Amino acid sequence: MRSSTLSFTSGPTRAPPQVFPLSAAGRTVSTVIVRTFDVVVIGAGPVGENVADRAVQGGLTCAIVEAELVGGECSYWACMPTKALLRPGNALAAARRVPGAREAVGSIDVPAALAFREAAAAHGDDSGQVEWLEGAGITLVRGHGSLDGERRVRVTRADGEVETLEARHAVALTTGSEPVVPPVLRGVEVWGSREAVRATAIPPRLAVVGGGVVGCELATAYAALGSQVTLLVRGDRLLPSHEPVAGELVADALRAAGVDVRLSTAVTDATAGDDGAAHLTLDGAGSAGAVLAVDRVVAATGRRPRTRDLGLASVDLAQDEAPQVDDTMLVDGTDWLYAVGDVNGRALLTHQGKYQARAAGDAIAARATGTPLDDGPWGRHVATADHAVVPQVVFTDPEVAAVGRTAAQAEEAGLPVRVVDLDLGAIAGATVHAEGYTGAARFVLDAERDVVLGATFVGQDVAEMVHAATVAVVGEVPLHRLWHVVPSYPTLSEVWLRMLEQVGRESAQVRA
Ligand SMILES: Cc1cc2nc3c(=O)[nH]c(=O)nc-3n(C[C@H](O)[C@H](O)[C@H](O)COP(=O)(O)OP(=O)(O)OC[C@H]3O[C@@H](n4cnc5c(N)ncnc54)[C@H](O)[C@@H]3O)c2cc1C
Ligand SMILES: NC(=O)c1ccc[n+]([C@@H]2O[C@H](COP(=O)([O-])OP(=O)(O)OC[C@H]3O[C@@H](n4cnc5c(N)ncnc54)[C@H](O)[C@@H]3O)[C@@H](O)[C@H]2O)c1
Repeated sequence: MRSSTLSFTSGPTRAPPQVFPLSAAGRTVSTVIVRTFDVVVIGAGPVGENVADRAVQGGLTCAIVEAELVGGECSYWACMPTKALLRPGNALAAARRVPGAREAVGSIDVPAALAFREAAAAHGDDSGQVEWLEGAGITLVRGHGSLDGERRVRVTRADGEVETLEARHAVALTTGSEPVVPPVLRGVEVWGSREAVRATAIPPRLAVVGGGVVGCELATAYAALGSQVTLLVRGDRLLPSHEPVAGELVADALRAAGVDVRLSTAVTDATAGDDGAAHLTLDGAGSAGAVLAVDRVVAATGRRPRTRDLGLASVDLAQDEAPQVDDTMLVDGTDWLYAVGDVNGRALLTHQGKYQARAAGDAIAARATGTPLDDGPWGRHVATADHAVVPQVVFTDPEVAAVGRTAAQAEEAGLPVRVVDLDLGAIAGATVHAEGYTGAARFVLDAERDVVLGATFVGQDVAEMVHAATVAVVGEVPLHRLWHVVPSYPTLSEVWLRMLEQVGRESAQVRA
């Protein structure tokens, strides 16, 4: 096989060059195309799409390389399908908490629920997102991308054809993350998040290993869909990165829903039984040496950056680590390489990755056009909120909606902390929202500056409450001004008023 090189430079019209398969002596040979763009983005998940869009809006040409589906993990195997998988069970449970509605509802319809999940994942069809890319003026290049030295990206297409893309200004890595499967589980067939989220049948007995967000959401969903779920958690609580009350209330609810939640329990061995079941040997509270037989095991044990086969060594970067970046997402030691979204490990959330993407795409355009950067804290070209104001909703039942620092994180940062804990179930709005509403709120306040550092809400339908809290934390709205932010009656948001009443009106700013 011989290869030839054709060189193109994408002009202002952004017309894609033609690809010419060459033949020699009647044989088709591989063709190496070189095209040049201002920016090349590797990975067309939500983050890559946004980097590309901002770069194009900043007047640059941009190619985006995608090995699988445009839209990424979030659209087809993560955020959207999981939320759809959870929604029927959560909606049904909510209806059952309201007299009058309770009597009207039946049980879950699994085929309909799975069909709803498939629709949320667009049935694995990315044509809608491809159309969006085209409309946004972004050139899609299908294939596996890897760095091939400075500002060069080698794309290997499914048919083996290789193309080189050159970037005049920047390359952005937006390749996301992948699940980590602990070696101890290798003896059995394991579902990662992809398989669990897009399953076509509900296993009668399911073990979920890991008590983080993925583990708690999948345990909630599968319990509602009819599995006998055992949640195996190495640590002593669920959702360890959140306030303790979040894990406590979610564990209570999972147990009430029939999930066997085993805290401080490790899997020490996993073997495939003759009966087709997976046999997990457990070590921990009350189950040392016990063997659990299940039909399926889910590894919900964290994620690592998707950096393998990305050619990082060609630019002297470590292969298996998240590239270190500054607040514009520029990789340390370079002036052309960016790492944005899950791949940089800063905050593994779609909304936060897209926020980083807006900053990075605008920074790439500014640097390319010689526009001064606005890169001080909270400037246009930086992702300042990543450091201490990341919002997240865990779509369990009860939901967990949290933003900013937990009390422990604030204390660790040396801040003067005042904590206000409240019973969300005692708010008037909660009493009519659901019979026996169970929930909690925690506000973490800066006792000297009288601002909110963090807030956590746990309860049914608290998801939308996180945004008001995010505004308060990012805006550093003083408590004396929050007294004028009047929550509507009777809503769950009245918990803000209860917090203010507990703190009292005599805040430092009022006195000053
Ligand atoms: C089960 C689950 C549920 C989740 N739910 C939520 C949620 O509700 N809310 C939330 O905010 N976050 C959620 N997340 C996290 C969210 O999915 C990620 O934060 C988000 O997808 C990250 O976006 P990204 O663009 O960085 O990466 P991805 O979405 O992973 O996209 C990366 C893209 O790059 C492509 N790619 C990778 N390597 C290459 C290569 N070498 N060449 C070409 N293309 C490549 C991939 O095919 C993919 O399309 C969830 C995660 C999981 C696992
Ligand atoms: N609703 C949402 O926003 C949402 C939903 C799902 C995922 N996500 C994001 O995806 C990311 C990944 O989630 P995740 O739950 O996989 O990771 P995670 O890091 O949140 O939780 C993984 C858990 O598994 C445990 N664990 C690790 N190795 C283990 C082992 N060998 N045995 C037993 N337990 C082990 C860890 O102690 C940890 O508690 C998170 O950062 C999360 O933000 C977000």
